[in-house]
Order: sequence, then C-alpha cells, then structure tokens
Amino acid sequence: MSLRINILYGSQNGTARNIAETLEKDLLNENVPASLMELNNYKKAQFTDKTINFIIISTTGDGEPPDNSIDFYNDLISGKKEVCSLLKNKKYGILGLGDSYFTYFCKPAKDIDLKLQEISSVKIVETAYGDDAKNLDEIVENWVKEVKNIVKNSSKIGLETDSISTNSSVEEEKITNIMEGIEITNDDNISESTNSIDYFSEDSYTLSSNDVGEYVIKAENEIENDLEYVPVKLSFDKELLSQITQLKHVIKKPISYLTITSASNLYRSISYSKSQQIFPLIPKKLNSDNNILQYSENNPFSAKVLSTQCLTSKDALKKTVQVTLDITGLNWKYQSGYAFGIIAPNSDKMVLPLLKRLGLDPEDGFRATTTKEALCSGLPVILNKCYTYYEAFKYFININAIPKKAFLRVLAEYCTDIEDKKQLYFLCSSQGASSYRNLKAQYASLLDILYTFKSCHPPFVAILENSTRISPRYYSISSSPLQNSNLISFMFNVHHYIMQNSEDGKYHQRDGLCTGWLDEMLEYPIIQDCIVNFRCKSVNIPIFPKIVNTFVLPPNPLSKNIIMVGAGTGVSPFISFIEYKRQLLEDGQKGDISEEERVKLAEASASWQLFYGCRSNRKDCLIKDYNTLWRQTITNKNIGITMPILDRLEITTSREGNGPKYVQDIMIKPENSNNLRTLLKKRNTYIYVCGNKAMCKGIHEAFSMILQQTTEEAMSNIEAQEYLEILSKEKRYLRDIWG
Ligand SMILES: Cc1cc2nc3c(=O)[nH]c(=O)nc-3n(C[C@H](O)[C@H](O)[C@H](O)COP(=O)(O)O)c2cc1C
Repeated sequence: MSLRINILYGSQNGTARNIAETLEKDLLNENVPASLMELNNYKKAQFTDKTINFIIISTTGDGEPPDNSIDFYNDLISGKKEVCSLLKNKKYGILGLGDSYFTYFCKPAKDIDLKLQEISSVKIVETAYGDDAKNLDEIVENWVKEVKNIVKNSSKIGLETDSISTNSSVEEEKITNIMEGIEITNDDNISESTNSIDYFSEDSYTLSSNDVGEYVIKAENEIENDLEYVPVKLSFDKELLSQITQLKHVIKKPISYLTITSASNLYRSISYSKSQQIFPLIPKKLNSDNNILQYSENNPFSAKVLSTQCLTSKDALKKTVQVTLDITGLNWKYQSGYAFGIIAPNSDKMVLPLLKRLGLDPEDGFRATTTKEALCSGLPVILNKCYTYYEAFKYFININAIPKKAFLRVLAEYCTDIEDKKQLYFLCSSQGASSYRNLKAQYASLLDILYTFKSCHPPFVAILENSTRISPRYYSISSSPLQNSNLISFMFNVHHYIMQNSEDGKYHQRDGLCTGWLDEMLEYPIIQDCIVNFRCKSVNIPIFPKIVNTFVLPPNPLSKNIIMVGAGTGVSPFISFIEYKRQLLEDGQKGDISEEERVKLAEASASWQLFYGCRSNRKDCLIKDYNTLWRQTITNKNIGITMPILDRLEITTSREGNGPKYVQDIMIKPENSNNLRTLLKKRNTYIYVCGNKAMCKGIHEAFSMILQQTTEEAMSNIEAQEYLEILSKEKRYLRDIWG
C-alpha cells in the first residue's frame, strides 16, 4: 500500500484554508498523493495504515472551532467511535491558528491534539501554533517545511507514493542562486527572531501601522481627501536588506498550472453585470433532499435593502449605520443572536486602476483551463467558465490583502529592475519576515505592491494562480425574529484605515472592503459599484446564513438571569435578545412560553441586565431609542406574568461626564458588583459579552475581580479564573469576540 496524505482543515475566514490548499498543491507537485478537505467532510477521506493526517485548524468565537470543522470536533472530542476508529493509531500532525490575545489560544487545535494522543494516534510532527498577534507566517512556514520533510522521508523509507500526473513539467528551482551579489537560498533551517506586534487598537482614532509594531495616530486634517484610490509606495527595512549578503529561506516559487485563453466575444460586459442580480456567474445549487435552495458563501442570497439609518451624529468619531434586509425566500429560521455573512465586491476605485496597471481591458473575456485540476482547489474563479477581467477582479479575486509570500516570489520573476526583484526576494526570505509582517499590518493591497515595485509586470495568469478569493464578512443580527421573521436588521461601523506613502509622507484613507462598500452603495445607489436591480429599483446585497451560531439565548430565557455586556456595535445581538423578550411580554399568547418555563418563572426571580458602553450619549449611543422602552414593566394577561423588560440598564460614556468611563468600570462599582457576584453564583445565570478582543479581556478581568472582591467566600485569582472557565464550559459565559 502506498503513502497517502489527508490534509483536513477548519477555517472561518480562509487563512487555514489557504495554508491547506498551498500544502496540497506543494505535495501534489512533488508527486505525493494528497487530498484536501474540510474537517466536517472527514468521513469522505480514506484512512489506511499508510495515511498521514495533517490537520490545520483555526480558532473562532471564544476558543471555538470554525463552522466547517464543528462536526468533526464534536465527534472527536465526545469520543464518537466512528471517528476514533478512523484516526486510532494513524500518524498525524496539527497546525493550530489563533491569536494569543484571546483567552483560549488555539483551543480547537490543542483539544484535538490531546484527544488524538488519548486514542493512540501517532504524532509525527510537533504541533505548531501560528499566532496572529506575533509570528503566524514564520510558524506556518516552519511547520509546513517540516511536514514536507517528513513526507519526503516517509516515501523514502518504503511508503512509496502513488504517482500522479501533475508534475511532468515542473520547473524545479535551484536551491542556491546568485543575484547581484546576493546569494539566495531556500534550504536552510533558520528560524528568525520574532517581533511581537500589539494589535490593540484604541478605537477612538484612525490608526495605521507604518513602523513595525508602532501605530501612528493621525488627526483628520493630516489625511489626504482622495476621491480616487491612491496607491502608496510601501516602506520596509531597506537598511537591513543593504547589509545582507545571503537571503535565507526564500519561499520556493510555486508552479504555474493554468492556461488562460481569450474569450473576447463574451456577451457579458460591465454594463451587463451592472443590471444583473449579484454574482451572476455563481450557479444556484439545489439541495437534492428537499429541493430547497441552499444559500451559502458560494451561492449567496440576494437580499433586498428595505431601509438604512445612520445611528450616529455627524460629529461622531465613527459612523454607524443600521440596515434592514428583506430575506423572504431565504428559508432561514433565525434566532436572536444569529449572524450572517455578506460578500462584498471590490471597489471600482481599486479594480479599474488595477486593470489599467496590469494592461487588461475590463471588457475582454477569458477562460481558465488546466490539465492539473487537483491544483485548483483555491482558485477564485470556476475553471472553464468565461469571465470578463472586470468581473474576475470585481467579484472574485481578493485584491485588498497583501499577497502571500509565494505570490510575491512569483511577482519577483516579473520585475525588470534588479532592485525591485531583490526587494521582493527579501520580503519572502526569513530576514524579511518582520518587513513582510509590517506590510501585512498596513493592509497593503496588490495595487500598492505593484505601485511600489514599478518594474513588475506580471501576466494575468500569475495573478489568478496565486490569488485567493474575497472572503465574506459576518454581522450579528440586531432584530428579533418575533417581530418579522422575514426581516433582518444589522448595524456596522464604517471602517477606515490609514496608509502612508513613503514617497511623500502623505497619509491616505482607505475604506474597509465590506463596510466601505455598504456605506457608499447605500448612500449613492446609482454608482458603478452597486448591485442595483434597475428593473425593480431595488438595491440588493449578497448574503448567506452563518451555519453555526452559539451566541444564543438559553431555553426558557424568561426564567434565566441574563447579563449582557457590550460596547459600540457589540450591542447588536443584545438588541435582538431584549426585543425578543419585549415582544414576547407584549404580544405573547398562551402557547408562546412552555409550561416548564411558567413553573420556573413562578419559582425563580430572573433578572435581565444590560451594561453598554459608548463614547457619547448624544453622538453614538446606539440604544437611544430603546432607553425608555426597555425600562418598562409589562403585564401580559395571556401568559399571566408581570415583568420588567430589563432590571438594570447601565450606559457608560467614555468621552462624556465624570462617571465611570467603560462598562467594566461600572460593573465593579459596589452597587453592581455585589449584585453581579450573587448572580454569577446562581445556576440559572447566563453571561453574554460582545465586542472587540480588548474590551472582552477587560470585561473578563472585571468578572474575575468581582468574584475576588468580597469578604465572604472571596475567591483567589486562580479560583476566579477557574470559575469563569467552568461557566464557559457550561455555555453560561458566552463571548462573541471580534478579531
Ligand atoms: C471573530 C474572531 C474570533 C477569534 N477567536 C479566537 C480565539 O478565541 N482564540 C484564538 O486563539 N484565536 C482567535 N481568533 C484568531 C483566529 O483564529 C486567527 O485570526 C486565524 O488566523 C484565523 O484563521 P481562519 O481565517 O482560517 O479562520 C479569532 C479571530 C476572529 C476574527
């Protein structure tokens, strides 16, 4: 029997998926039979005695596995026979991805590792943990390198590989290269020092990170007011490069596997795309079981925008917009706390200059074909389908993020200027790791790269082969399904970031991909960028339901203590929770609450509390409209109960007044902390925290402090942490944390 490699991944936003796809490509390229699949599809994989399983899994939510790995994770951790017998005694390696700023760093990878050891699987490569906050790229590169070595050795020691046909004309790279006095190697084993970047972002300023690890705070008048996308010349450590005589660990050039043929008679064109429903090229898939349209990331639902409302004042630091969508036809029974994904197209402001820079006519058509289909798992477009270049860049290719190192390596090949070439090699070497990380933290786009390396003229095929697909953005629903289950509302902050042009030192503002697009499109729905259905004069956006939603109310929520803590748009799911309760209290009929809940309600006194933080009551308090509404007590004769909607509503304003600044400050005030401590110790208490990672950390510390600060039964710090951990395991302490 021959060696077989299974590459199984769990990825929420595409990072782990990209790594898995690249590993698959590299192995196939070495004639090693490798199969790639999402962890949830593990049953489709072949597991033999000669199989090595490589698992690449990221972390989402509050230490949770990504949606596409949750079934595998649950099956394995609960010790399901089926999965355990498949993996028992088999060789494996794990790469975890996470962010050490979070409480549960790489938890799914760690849990899987432990479980595999428990069932006597055989670890053949040290588990590695790529850390977003530190050194993700280097850890990943080293792990991948080790995996490849192991696979190579395994095939040497008798686990012969089946031969596959992807590699007949592989252009093998020479290990050592001499270029203008610099020696370039890709075979040594040096792992360089890592420079930790603090990702904490003070939310009141526009930030950019133009020096390694140093955020630059800019006042509005220092930022250029560009109407167009102005690419910037990126800066990196040229001084370091000038001292280097040998570039080590340069990423190997990936092979080319696509053929692009012209399809110039395409009937589609930009103007055609404009009048169509979104993503016209994605086939609608029918679920064979029930003939119901299954909407997903690859097959989004076109949701009609019913209303938009700016929730912040003109002088607020951030603009927050609330949108309501019609989801009739989506067939989604959502609950309070659920989230959904939006797929935004790239902005014309970036697409059109990029096409120009690449010398491509937006309306020309192309078709991608290959003889090496196995290498195409991560391709942004569908093989053999015709697209215009405009469509490909507009809807599919991720042009916003910094190209992967392997992509930069390919770009180096198309530079005519030796300095450009050298600098790109540097960025893909071990010595250039911190410069690369810095470019990544600056959100450098493909256009910025091409602007910086002016002599680089890559063909379209090189761009397509090395690009990833635009990834969706997720938003919490703020409406309650009780009000109208065919509507969903959500809110978002319009996100901007700042880039500095190293040529003239000027600062330029960039818009976040999705929120920038939504904001512009909702304000000016006739612009080129927009998905407007001109026939019925509606604006539609592509959405799909998030499959796994854990941030939900417990069963019989009226009889539970519900403590909600959030800041800014982190209040979204809480609006949904509280409105759900209010509507139930106002309109609920006899059958709307269970008999069990009625009994519990009579026995227990349940308290719902919201701690909310904003900057200013006037400028950006997102729950202004609910302030009086939620302080009511409601009697519902049908259900036979009288209850306040909220027992406590605390709002802190960080930029106003002399009171407590942040939510955690008000939580630890004696009048709140004593009450919270009592509730924390009750079995029917559920805590929900929603916001960015820095806020969630602050709240966690506040809860820990509350448990410690008492004369009676005070806990030590360790005991308090353990207590919160237990609550978290029991799903009574739930956090929806944004990365
Ligand atoms: C919403 C969100 C929640 C996250 N939660 C955690 C976490 O609890 N623990 C952790 O170690 N990393 C966490 N991360 C970091 C991701 O695991 C990390 O960014 C990873 O590279 C993402 O990989 P993916 O794109 O394949 O999902 C979180 C990231 C996001 C965006």
